[in-house]
Amino acid sequence: MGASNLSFDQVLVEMLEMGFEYSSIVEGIKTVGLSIPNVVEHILTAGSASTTTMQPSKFRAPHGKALKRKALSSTSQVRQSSILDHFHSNEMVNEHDKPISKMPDDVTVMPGQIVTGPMENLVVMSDWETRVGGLLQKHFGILCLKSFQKEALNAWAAHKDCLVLAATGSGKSLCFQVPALLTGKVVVVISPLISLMHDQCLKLARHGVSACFLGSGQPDNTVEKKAMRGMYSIIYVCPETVLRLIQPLQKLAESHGIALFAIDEVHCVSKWGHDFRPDYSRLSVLRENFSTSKLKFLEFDIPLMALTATATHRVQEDILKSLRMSKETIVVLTSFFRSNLRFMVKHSGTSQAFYEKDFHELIKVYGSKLNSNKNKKSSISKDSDDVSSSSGAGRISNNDDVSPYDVDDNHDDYGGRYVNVMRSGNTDNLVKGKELSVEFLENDNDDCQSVDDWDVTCGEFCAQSPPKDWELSEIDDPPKEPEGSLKVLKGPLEQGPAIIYVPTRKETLKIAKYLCKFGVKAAAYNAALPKSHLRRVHKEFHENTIEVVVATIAFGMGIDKPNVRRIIHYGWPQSLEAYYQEAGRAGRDGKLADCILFANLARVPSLLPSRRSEYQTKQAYIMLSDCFRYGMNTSCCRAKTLVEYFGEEFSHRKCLLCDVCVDGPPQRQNMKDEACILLQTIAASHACSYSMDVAYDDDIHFEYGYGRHGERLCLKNIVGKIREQSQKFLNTDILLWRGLSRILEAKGYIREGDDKTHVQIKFPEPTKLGLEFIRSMSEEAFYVYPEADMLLAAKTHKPYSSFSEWGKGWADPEIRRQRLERMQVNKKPETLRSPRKHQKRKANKMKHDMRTSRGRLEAKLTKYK
Ligand SMILES: Nc1ncnc2c1ncn2[C@@H]1O[C@H](COP(=O)(O)OP(=O)(O)OP(=O)(O)O)[C@@H](O)[C@H]1O
Ligand SMILES: [Mg+2]
Repeated sequence: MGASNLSFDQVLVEMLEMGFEYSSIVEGIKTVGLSIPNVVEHILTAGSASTTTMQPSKFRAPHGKALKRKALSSTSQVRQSSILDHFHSNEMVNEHDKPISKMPDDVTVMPGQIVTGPMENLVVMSDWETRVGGLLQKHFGILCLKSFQKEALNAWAAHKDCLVLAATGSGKSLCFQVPALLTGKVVVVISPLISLMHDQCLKLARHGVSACFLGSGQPDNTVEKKAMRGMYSIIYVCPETVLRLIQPLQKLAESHGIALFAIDEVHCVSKWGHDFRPDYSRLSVLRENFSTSKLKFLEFDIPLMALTATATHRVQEDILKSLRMSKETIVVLTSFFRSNLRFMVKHSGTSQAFYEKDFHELIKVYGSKLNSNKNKKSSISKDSDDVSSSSGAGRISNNDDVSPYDVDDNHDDYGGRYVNVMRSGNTDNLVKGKELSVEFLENDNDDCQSVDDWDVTCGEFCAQSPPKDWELSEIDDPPKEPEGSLKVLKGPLEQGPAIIYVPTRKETLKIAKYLCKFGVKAAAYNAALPKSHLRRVHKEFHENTIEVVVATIAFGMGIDKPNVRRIIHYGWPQSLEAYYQEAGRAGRDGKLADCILFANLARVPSLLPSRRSEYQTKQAYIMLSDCFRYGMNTSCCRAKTLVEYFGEEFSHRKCLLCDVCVDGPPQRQNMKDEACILLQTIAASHACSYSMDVAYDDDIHFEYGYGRHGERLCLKNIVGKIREQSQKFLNTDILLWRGLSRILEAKGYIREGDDKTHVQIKFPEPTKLGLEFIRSMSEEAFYVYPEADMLLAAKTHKPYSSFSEWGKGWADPEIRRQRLERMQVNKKPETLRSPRKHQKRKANKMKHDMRTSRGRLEAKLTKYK
């Protein structure tokens, strides 16, 4: 990708996949020619007055060659960082295989110690705690270990496997870095992304620890060979590569000694987790190949240490099983609670029409410097069309985007474009007839990341001498893990960058472009953008040149930048695991940070398209539905909901920071009449109406749960019946009933009657408890906290009657014919349509066709030449 001899069509195809708009691409090609990096550069920097130019000049391609790229403009002469820059800045390892790692000065050999491996790698296990203090201060400027870190290291020192479950930003990395310092042996860390490995190696080198990373692309034999000869204290490696390197690693264990295998972000092992990587599930080879039964020179199995911040009980069990960790594995579990994160949920249509309203604050914070600058005026006016078209709620009706209040029954939060994709069993056996649209749709979201997220396959980092006198303030001690009373942090937020997470690639570009117009130093990040661009965004984000990164999930795991002050999710995340993982990028310095979820609370979110087995689809629905319930909740502390999701008992009643804690829950309402009529109608909708005289087993499913016409009644139909029956509820909104049905479901009065899992209960059926509730209806009130959609229904009262009138009559053939005729008449002729929209539709169609058949692509594209 990106070679200068690409054709117009090829550039177009690649860039449509990245999420760029057709018109921008064509304009870019006209201006800078047929070079993808240049066109990307052109589009990303057009209209932005920020200094965040993406100017690739030299990078190491996956095949290891350095490619020269044509400079674009005279204004952007800054040479792009390449992996080589880091080598130079870190005193490049020389070619003569001079060992970098040596026995740390601090290691002394005591009589009676446990000794493993060759003599030069003597290990003192018994006194590690006394020696670690000096090492921590020398290398990291850290005063002491946290208690969970000590527990993990104790497990390692006792040669035990260990599963570390600790909050994001709590310092899990230190648990596997310290053994290398203590022993002088090598630590092998399995990590899911190049970007993550790179960041950690760079940090280690600055802290005086030599490290390298090996990705999955074409191996660079030099680094790999050096690594297998024990030249680096810590080897970061992706799961694919570790599987390939079993034999060399066995030799390394014999010659130099391997202190530990650490599996970072270990939730990737589990299919029930949010970020499953098939290669992670094959890591049981580590236990099989590095045990005393296999390697006679070992005195004990090389310990495994698995670490994550986001694993439910189920995922934890799966990890232990999949990795075949020992039966004596020590599980180190600390609180997942992050007491400095301020969680909030806000209602928004999350489309272009709402940018102005939703990003107003953000622009005030990050765009302010430029707003007072002359440049701003010109950069905004240049694209004034776009800016004015993205106005607030007042313009909703003129916009293609949905109203935040639109309620549809497709349960689709993503503009009706996505379908739920299912593969049953065999992954090649895609549900017929859906393949084409699935592939098309999949291309706009980063559902599963590849380890090779950058344009480098490996890197080596030589230890620099760590600063002599660490200013201990440089690395602040994080706030103490909460014990007893909770120290509440108060706003306003300090300065620091932000990350905006969006579901689709297109949105990364749209929002970044929008923010740039207002002088915000923003950049887009999604897996389809050129890898050199992604590396550069990382670098500039860490250097504080970029203030806002607008990203898909591709910019998530492990990012350790202390001062991130805002994490914004713009659209529903797919799971609470993913949400908490991404939110965990905020406030890693222990200071107050905001985690805001903007979501359309009037819509039920749908799964982003991805290849899933039937069972995985069900799991994915459950996870999405937990996320949906988190957003709809108005009465329970958000931090409590989140940590309890991970199976932790929340030791505080409230976090005292989140919107629910600060604003308080809404007023409770007596919904007895609503609950009764809903339950009665649900019960009555089952052909065999309930009878309390009949023994009623909660496990019985209503096989007779169908309406009069043999059709199962969905919630919408049930609400229709309520409206017909009761004048009082004639004008009630479906949102009210949706919310109430979730409340009744949570109380165990109704349950989903359909086989499929739904995010929102769809085919409700009564439970025994529900039937008892109806029977025992007394004068007693039924007070509930209205959920977010119920509040929305009350606030934006939309009379139902207009819809009901429209709905009536469709069954009558004559009325139907007349209406269809009217619709035809009202339909604008093709030529009268907006040329811009027409062009957009055409481009979308073309994009679809391109996915469906590469052959047809050529034909389509010639039209644009
Ligand atoms: N004992 C300690 N005292 C003070 N700071 C620490 C300590 N241990 C680690 N840190 C700091 O905490 C920060 C976060 O560490 P790290 O990246 O290891 O977090 P993590 O638990 O792996 O988070 P994530 O789950 O998001 O990957 C680092 O910048 C590190 O310097
Ligand atoms: Mg980490």
